[in-house]
Amino acid sequence: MTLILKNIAKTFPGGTRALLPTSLEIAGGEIVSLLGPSGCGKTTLLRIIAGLQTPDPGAEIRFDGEDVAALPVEKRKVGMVFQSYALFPNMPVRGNIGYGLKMQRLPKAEIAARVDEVIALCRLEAYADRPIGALSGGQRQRVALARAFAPRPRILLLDEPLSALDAALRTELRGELAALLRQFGITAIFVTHDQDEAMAIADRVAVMSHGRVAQIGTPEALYRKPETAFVARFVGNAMPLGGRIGKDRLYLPGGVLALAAPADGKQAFVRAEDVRIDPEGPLTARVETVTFLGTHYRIVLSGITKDPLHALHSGLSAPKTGETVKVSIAPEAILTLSAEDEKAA
Ligand SMILES: Nc1ncnc2c1ncn2[C@@H]1O[C@H](COP(=O)(O)OP(=O)(O)OP(=O)(O)O)[C@@H](O)[C@H]1O
Repeated sequence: MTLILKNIAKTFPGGTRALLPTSLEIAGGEIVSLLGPSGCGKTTLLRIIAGLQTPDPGAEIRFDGEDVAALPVEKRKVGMVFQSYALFPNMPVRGNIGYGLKMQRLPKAEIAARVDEVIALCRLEAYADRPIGALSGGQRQRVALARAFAPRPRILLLDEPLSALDAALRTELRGELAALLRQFGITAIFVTHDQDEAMAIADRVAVMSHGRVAQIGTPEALYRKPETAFVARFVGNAMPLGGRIGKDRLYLPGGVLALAAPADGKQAFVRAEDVRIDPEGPLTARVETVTFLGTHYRIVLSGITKDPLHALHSGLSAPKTGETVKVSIAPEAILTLSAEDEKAA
């Protein structure tokens, strides 16, 4: 199902503008993540798509061309998965999955057939007759997905679907969630504040800030070509370099860097993986701390710019705390972004 959103805004009584006029188009079968810090309006947008929240007048919400803005939640045929899952703990898996179908008064044989189908799809055969209370967090997540998918919704909406799980399990289940959604072949939107989760699961990520979509794009595009300082910081933790930009040079306390293109009046940012310890480098820094992380070292450097700069270093050995080192940053690794962006975001 294709989703078209036009001019979706929400002002709550009392005047909180949770969402500024927002437009988005999502292709059939596409998985889109709404990513942003707490309070940026992600959940409000998701709830408006579901029909759980009324947008300000003038909004257009189209499911495959059909305007559903005036339809109540039960008529929109959306499947929903919440962070708490809201499963019935004493009811077996099968009963939980079939619950919505029973409410729709589908014939018993059809309910059984559909429940069996999603149980197989979600690899829950071995647990079908167990009560929810006897399942692991990951198994519960699969039941919640199966239950949302069983009524054959037009779109799946997921609000922080992994946040009830501990950190290790969350990471493990990202891949599983991504694979299941693709296997369903369904259009899906999920809300998260975790950039790794958004990047790992979504085809495209909409980065939100203060009630607006700051940028939408593939994970690679957001990472490599952030359009605003906010996106650069939020996706991949870009660090501000400060200093003074003069045409195609960046003048820092620790030395001068070449820029790939003229960037007068802009701000420069860099990511830790692009800061290199390099005997030929034009910058001079002092090593403040070195942390060994297995695949690489995280080195905190002072003297290059006002704030300490982090470098990820993947050599067999690393410089020592207190040493003076030379550092380079490739011109194309320096992100130059409009200074106003950050204020706007
Ligand atoms: N029912 C409501 N009445 C008044 N203000 C609300 C209501 N619901 C949300 N808000 C406000 O709207 C803004 C956006 O909230 P929303 O829940 O969409 O953010 P979010 O990005 O999902 O945040 P979180 O990750 O913390 O859930 C916040 O400032 C919030 O306080």
